[in-house]
Amino acid sequence: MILTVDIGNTRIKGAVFEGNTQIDTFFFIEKDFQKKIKNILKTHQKITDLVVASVGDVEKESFLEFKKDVNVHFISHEDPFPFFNDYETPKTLGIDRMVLAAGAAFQFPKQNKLVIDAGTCVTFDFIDDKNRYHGGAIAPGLRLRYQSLHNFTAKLPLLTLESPKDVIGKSTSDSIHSGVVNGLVYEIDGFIDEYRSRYLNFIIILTGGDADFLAKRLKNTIFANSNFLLESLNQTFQYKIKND
Ligand SMILES: Nc1ncnc2c1ncn2[C@@H]1O[C@H](COP(=O)(O)OP(=O)(O)OP(=O)(O)O)[C@@H](O)[C@H]1O
Ligand SMILES: CC(C)(CO)[C@@H](O)C(=O)NCCC(=O)O
Ligand SMILES: [K+]
Repeated sequence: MILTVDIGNTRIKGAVFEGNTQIDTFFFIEKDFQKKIKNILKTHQKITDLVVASVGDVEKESFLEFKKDVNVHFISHEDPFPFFNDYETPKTLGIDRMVLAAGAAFQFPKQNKLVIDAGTCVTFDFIDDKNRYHGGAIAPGLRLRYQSLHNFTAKLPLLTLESPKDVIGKSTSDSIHSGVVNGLVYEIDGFIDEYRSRYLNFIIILTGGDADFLAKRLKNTIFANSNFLLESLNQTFQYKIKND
């Protein structure tokens, strides 16, 4: 069994896999992640490998203590990936984006793919039907938009995510919810339309903490899979074992 761990900018997510079957999932914050991982390893004694992909700033050293119980692997740019990387700065491409692109290539090898990850940041990644990774976009995520409006102005309150009542906000809070939520929804639909004008067909994968919330609001019909990164991490690790 394998424990995959995704260290994002806000949250840490984990999943236990037996082959390709996900048998357990976890969310935790940085503060108590060592205790949480220890508990997971205790609950699932058959875990042999701990596979980590990190864009956050948890230190590698904090995983040392697990080495006596399991093999610890950090997915990095040096690992084998199932796509050709056409990014001009491949070394600065986020590991999460590489793992997402890998998952898309594993699941849909013969199709064009657009991966949208709506987390702390919203990232777009395009991988074509020959499994060439082109690049995409990085934009602020929902929570970050609420925070920026508050942090960089004198008068705007810090609001938590809420569905806007209408496009036309009739109060300060309604205007903020409309600007943040409708703004991101139009933005994602706009990106998809632009990709559509360039590529006849492509699969869209929507993932990340805000995927479900956004999916039902998009004009484009997209099936959200909030576990896509963890599934892809499991597949990336299997691929690494086969190719190392
Ligand atoms: N408990 C929570 N804490 C923070 N954000 C949450 C929580 N639950 C849901 N969310 C939503 O999830 C989004 C963050 O997504 P996610 O958890 O995928 O981000 P992340 O951990 O930073 O990962 P990444 O860095 O890969 O984007 C936020 O915009 C927020 O609206
Ligand atoms: C964009 C984020 C923050 C999204 O998690 C991450 O993928 C990252 O730190 N990327 C590095 C820059 C790049 O991908 O080009
Ligand atoms: K993200």
